Amino acid sequence: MSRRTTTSNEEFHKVLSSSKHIFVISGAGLSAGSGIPTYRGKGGLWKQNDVMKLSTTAGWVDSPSRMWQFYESRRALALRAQPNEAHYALARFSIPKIRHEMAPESHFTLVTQNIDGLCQRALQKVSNETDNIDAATSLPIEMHGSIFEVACTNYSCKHREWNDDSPICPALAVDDGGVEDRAGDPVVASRSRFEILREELGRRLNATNNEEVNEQNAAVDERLATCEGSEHVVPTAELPKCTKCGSLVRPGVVWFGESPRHMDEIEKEVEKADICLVVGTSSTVHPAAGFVNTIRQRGGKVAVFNVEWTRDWTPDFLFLGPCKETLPAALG
Ligand SMILES: CC(C)NC(=O)[C@H](Cc1c[nH]c2ccccc12)NC(=O)[C@H](CCCC/N=C(/NCCC(=O)O)S[C@H]1O[C@H](COP(=O)(O)OP(=O)(O)OC[C@H]2O[C@@H](n3cnc4c(N)ncnc43)[C@H](O)[C@@H]2O)[C@@H](O)[C@H]1O)NC(=O)OCc1ccccc1
Ligand SMILES: [Zn+2]
Repeated sequence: MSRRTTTSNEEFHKVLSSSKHIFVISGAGLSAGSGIPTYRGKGGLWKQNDVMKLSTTAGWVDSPSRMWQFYESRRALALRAQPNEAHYALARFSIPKIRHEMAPESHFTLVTQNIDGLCQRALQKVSNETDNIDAATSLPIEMHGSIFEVACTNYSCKHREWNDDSPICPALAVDDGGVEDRAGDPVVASRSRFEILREELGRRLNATNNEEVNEQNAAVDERLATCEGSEHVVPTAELPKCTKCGSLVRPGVVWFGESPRHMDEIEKEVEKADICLVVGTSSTVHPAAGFVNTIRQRGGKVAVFNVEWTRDWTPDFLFLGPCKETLPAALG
């Protein structure tokens, strides 16, 4: 029997009110309203950068400098960002006393693929504002780690700790003007190219004859070739170090090919869920993309919050639009 999709908040509230295990899987679209670029959307990170160079262990081995510049720019951006109304709606729903008004005796699990820490910051703020916070409040599960965690690369140490220093070390300090550029925007790497091109263009305009222009072209290409991919390389000695053993630390995030975090806990909740809220994710990265299928196959309801819906299956509820508008309405 094909599923009928509705966009009515009333019907959603009715289903939510009888739900016992509410599961949320969220992605970059949740933080889009806070100015954090998504990955695959317009101006998305992977649109402008080589994911294999910047989100794999091979990329790390190839250049810790490049990786740290990439993640430091994203740390600076995430620190400057504020949670939006979608984060706050989920944070309030994490508090049993608030949630049980709408979904009595319900259990709530919020899993995020985001590494920006905005779900936690929203929960912190809501808990400070309300004295409803209690031990049963469910904390967001960061299955792909956090950009504010650092992990020691020394296998006999493996120390992990929270670090939201900005800059994380002097060598990675970026002047404010450059933050936006560094936000994964390849401008950084191409700035040197740009300067060269501008200089060369100047000389080229002054060239008097073709022979001279050709000479210059050769010079330009030679210089461009040398600066191909010539990122600003920070010596490893100046990159962030472990506070325990002094070895190089890496961003505490999950790269492609690495195991996601908290999978045992997540899989237990997926097995119990009777409704799945899919918030601001393209559902392209696994195992995160598979949770909703497991819940659907077990007869669970599905509600999608996204600015678009391109999948070949129909959710029970589809709330199209910026989730900072649709989610508070649905959970409010
Ligand atoms: C590309 C893909 C095919 N590859 C994978 O999935 C791989 C390989 C793989 C594993 N299983 C498979 C099965 C099939 C095929 C491939 C695989 N997966 C892995 O390697 C994973 C590890 C993957 C983690 C990689 N790290 C990230 N991030 C951290 C780093 C960093 O961020 O730098 S992934 C990163 O990309 C993903 C991006 O997806 P979205 O968040 O959805 O963002 P996107 O831009 O794509 O979409 C945004 C959406 O929002 C919407 N939107 C935009 N604005 C708004 C708005 N305003 N409101 C609402 N919605 C909005 C848009 O319309 C859009 O739909 C997120 O997961 C994010 O965390 N590891 C693993 O599988 O280990 C084994 C294992 C498995 C199970 C148990 C144990 C071990
Ligand atoms: Zn260490």
